[in-house]
Amino acid sequence: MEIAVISGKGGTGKSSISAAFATLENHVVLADCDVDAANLYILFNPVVEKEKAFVTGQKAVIDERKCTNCGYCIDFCRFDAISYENDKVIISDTLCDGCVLCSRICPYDAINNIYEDKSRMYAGSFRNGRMVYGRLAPGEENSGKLVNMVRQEAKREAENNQLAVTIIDGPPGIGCPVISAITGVDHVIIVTEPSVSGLHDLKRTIEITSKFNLKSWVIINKSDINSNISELIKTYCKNTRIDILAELPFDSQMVEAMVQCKSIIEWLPDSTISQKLIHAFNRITNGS
Ligand SMILES: Nc1ncnc2c1ncn2[C@@H]1O[C@H](COP(=O)(O)OP(=O)(O)OP(=O)(O)O)[C@@H](O)[C@H]1O
Ligand code: SF4
Ligand code: SF4
Repeated sequence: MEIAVISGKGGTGKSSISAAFATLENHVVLADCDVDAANLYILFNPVVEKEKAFVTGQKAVIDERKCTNCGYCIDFCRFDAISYENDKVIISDTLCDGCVLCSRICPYDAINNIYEDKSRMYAGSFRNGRMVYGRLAPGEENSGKLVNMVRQEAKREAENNQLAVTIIDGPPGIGCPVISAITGVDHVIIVTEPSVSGLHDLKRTIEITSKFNLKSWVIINKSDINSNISELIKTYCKNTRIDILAELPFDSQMVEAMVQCKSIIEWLPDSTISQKLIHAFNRITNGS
């Protein structure tokens, strides 16, 4: 069973809730698909057994031995990645889109295209099973493909180790990486919070999961910080026939758990939030 935890809006508590679910059972696969800002490896400190490079696009690099600094290539770059710096022509790593045009037009054959391979996928063990995560290097692209790579590896881990449940910590937003994280999963849990942007992004996220016909649930985290918006969220969920899986109160112990590098289940198993999350998880996995 693959359970994806997503949020639309960032910072709603998606990773804290994924971590809690991942520590409820002793044998799970945890896939951190928030590859732009993976953080569960910091919490769980997994023992990495496998590291694989993720090759994204290409970047243009000037061969200084051949370049005459004529500046001819500058006007051709539609991404303004080529410029003069101290009378030398340089290419910005972060602005270059890898379109390879400059290497074709340089009269001195002074530009090479190199493949970007700084992003990584890691797999290994953590205290409650197996863990897979991806880290996209700064300025690199195609995070949706890296999410896909993490998911494929998580499926292999589940099969090889006969682990029945995979928890996917998805990326925020509603773009391509999110779609990669939720495609084909059995359940999607959308974590929201009662704020104007929380409600707005919840609506956009529900639109996506409905289009993909995915079984979706909503967790209202920090539900007591604004009772009016909490009510609006509940009404919206009712109208769109999405079940509210849990309403979790604001509790600074959630922050303290993270500071202690623990999930709330490990830190305070008897707390209201832990008990509600246990109940929510059972509802999904046992249908109870
Ligand atoms: N119920 C809660 N009460 C108080 N603080 C909370 C609660 N849930 C989460 N937090 C805190 O809110 C912050 C954001 O939580 P978290 O990192 O889990 O969110 P996220 O949605 O995964 O963020 P991102 O979009 O950056 O991945 C953390 O400091 C976390 O400890
Ligand atoms: S066109 Fe070629 S030689 Fe001229 S500045 Fe650009 S890279 Fe250098
Ligand atoms: S590869 Fe394309 S984007 Fe990159 S510097 Fe050359 S022309 Fe600009």
